Amino acid sequence: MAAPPPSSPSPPAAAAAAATQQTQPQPQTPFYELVKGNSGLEKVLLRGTRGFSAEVYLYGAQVTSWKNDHAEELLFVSSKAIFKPPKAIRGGIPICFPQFGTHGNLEQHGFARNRLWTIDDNPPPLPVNPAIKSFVDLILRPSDEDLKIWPHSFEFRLRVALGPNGDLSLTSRIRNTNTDGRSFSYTFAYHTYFSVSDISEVRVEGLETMDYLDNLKGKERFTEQGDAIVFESEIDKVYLAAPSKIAIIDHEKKRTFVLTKEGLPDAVVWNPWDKKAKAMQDFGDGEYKHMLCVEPAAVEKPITLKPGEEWKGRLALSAVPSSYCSGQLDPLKEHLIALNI
Ligand SMILES: O=P(O)(O)OC[C@H]1O[C@@H](O)[C@H](O)[C@@H](O)[C@@H]1O
Repeated sequence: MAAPPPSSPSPPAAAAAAATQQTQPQPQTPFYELVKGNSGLEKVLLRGTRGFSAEVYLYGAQVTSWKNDHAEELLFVSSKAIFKPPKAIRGGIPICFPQFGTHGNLEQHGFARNRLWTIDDNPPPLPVNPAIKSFVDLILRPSDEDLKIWPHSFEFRLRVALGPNGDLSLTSRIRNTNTDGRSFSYTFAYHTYFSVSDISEVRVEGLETMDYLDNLKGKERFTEQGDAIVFESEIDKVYLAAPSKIAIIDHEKKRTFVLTKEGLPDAVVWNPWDKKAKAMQDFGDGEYKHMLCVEPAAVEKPITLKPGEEWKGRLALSAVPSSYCSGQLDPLKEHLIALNI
């Protein structure tokens, strides 16, 4: 790994990356800094134009900060988060892999979120928006210990990129590198914790009328009724075959988060509310009021990869002023807008 020394800007990786750039247009000057974060864990700082920024810990490849051009934090990280392995960091965007939740025999949400990832200075080419100047590529390969609990060889590459308008995107590429001919299956989620002003004033659009599995009712299947989703109590639902765009509308902040997902059919919505909040060691008692998890995911139908196959799953986040109009996510309406009708 040719990572830059702490606190120094990283020039693009050398010759090999240059060769990559010849075959496919890549941003000219990828730029990040590697610095020490909480408990001495290393984190990558991404700086965009107009003051946009993001931070990614190598521990878990976890995004822990995403700020807009007013230096306002858009993600929630608990004031009680523990930055010490093996505990996963409470907040930001943990990566759940190779298992989401308790959908399997591994530890809850899999092990990728509590492993140390490394910077990948020479990732295979990835089609990108040439306007993106600030990004980092991280990689996780299983250790011998990991192979004992999940006996599959893989390469998990994550690119975190900050767009020119402050949009944050996460692109995961997972490849089966088994040499014994075996396929593997996994479930996955970008466990995104959004910072909200007051959970009672927030609504989520795009999931109404969807079927969901209710984790609070033994994963039983129901159909969401009525209008946008609002919050009055604990929620832990896996919405199935959710649309590619979901909006979180925060009235008080006059802000709307728009999530765009690719390769990730489902979307988990979670807020622990007061009782569960109190039971969590790394979460403040009243913090449930100021966070909401909406997690693009692949849960209901595990993804299966044969040796040599690669899967891609992408999440793009933008935060826009809430002049955003309700109903905009109606797929038919979107289609008509696209056709200029
Ligand atoms: O405490 P953890 O392992 O980070 O999980 C938090 C929550 O994550 C959500 O994604 C799950 O649906 C919940 O069931 C779970 O409680």
